[in-house]
Amino acid sequence: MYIESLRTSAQKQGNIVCLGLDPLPEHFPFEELPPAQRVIKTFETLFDRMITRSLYPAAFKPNIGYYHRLDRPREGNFSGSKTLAQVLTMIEEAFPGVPVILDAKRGDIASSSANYAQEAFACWKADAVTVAPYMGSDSTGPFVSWCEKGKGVYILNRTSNPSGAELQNLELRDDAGGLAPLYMTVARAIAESAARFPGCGAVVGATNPQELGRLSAFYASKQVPLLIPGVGGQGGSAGVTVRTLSQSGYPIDLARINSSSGITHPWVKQKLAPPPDWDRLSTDALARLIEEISREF
Ligand SMILES: O=c1ccn([C@@H]2O[C@H](COP(=O)(O)O)[C@@H](O)[C@H]2O)c(=O)[nH]1
Repeated sequence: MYIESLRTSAQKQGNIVCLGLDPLPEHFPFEELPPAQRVIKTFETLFDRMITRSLYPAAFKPNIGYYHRLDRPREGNFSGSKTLAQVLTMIEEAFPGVPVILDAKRGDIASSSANYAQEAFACWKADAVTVAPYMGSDSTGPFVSWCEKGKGVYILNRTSNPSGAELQNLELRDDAGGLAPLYMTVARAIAESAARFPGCGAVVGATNPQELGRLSAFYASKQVPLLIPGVGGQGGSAGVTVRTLSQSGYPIDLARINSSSGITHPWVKQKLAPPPDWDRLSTDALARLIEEISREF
């Protein structure tokens, strides 16, 4: 079951880091290679260095858009899709048993959602996928039912982006006549799905620690996996995130704290080209994140 694979991998690796793999080949080393090969060579080298330095994250999260944008299907070029396939195989071989979350943020009418679920689980063989909640339960249902087959589904709950509050924090009247933000209504729906389908989880950003605290307290006794993006590049703090989870009594081993660009290409934020020791920079950033999280773990 997905929940078990989260527990096992957290225990084995001793951390709850999720390494995001969102390639920007134009900012990657190996510039003599075509973009797709540059991605493969960069991640191959990174994985090698990670193993040499015993840096083992407890999940990986490729975002599908970064790969598909390298395809030129009308020209018969599927190099982005092939790259994603190869990266998934590389993870499986180098880090066996570590869950892979495909960040695809799907969600449609039921019959179309069923096809998108096939895309994530049957085509890409991902362990988990991200899904948007706003078309309702018949839209998330075809994904969530895959939890019975051992897959995981993370439903967007309170996202990390600056505009996330525009809709997600709209106040609704609750059953008791008080006001509560929409993300709490979504949280209740996620908890209901998780009670029937263990492996159904929530995406909650690290950029709003108070809201993360409220949600992790709500989920604390409900066995709802949390995927927490927004540390590093977006300004969230890994240390604050782990402390927030601990203080709310949330079972830490079910959480995954994601960092993508802050690990795989930290030089881009400073508008720099990849330096000659890019692999040391990347693995240092990963080592710091693992350290920061393990200290509080
Ligand atoms: O609320 C959300 C949901 C998903 N994401 C995704 O996570 C990574 C974050 O990348 P960084 O480079 O670490 O900022 C990216 O794939 C987003 O699409 C998110 O950031 N926030």
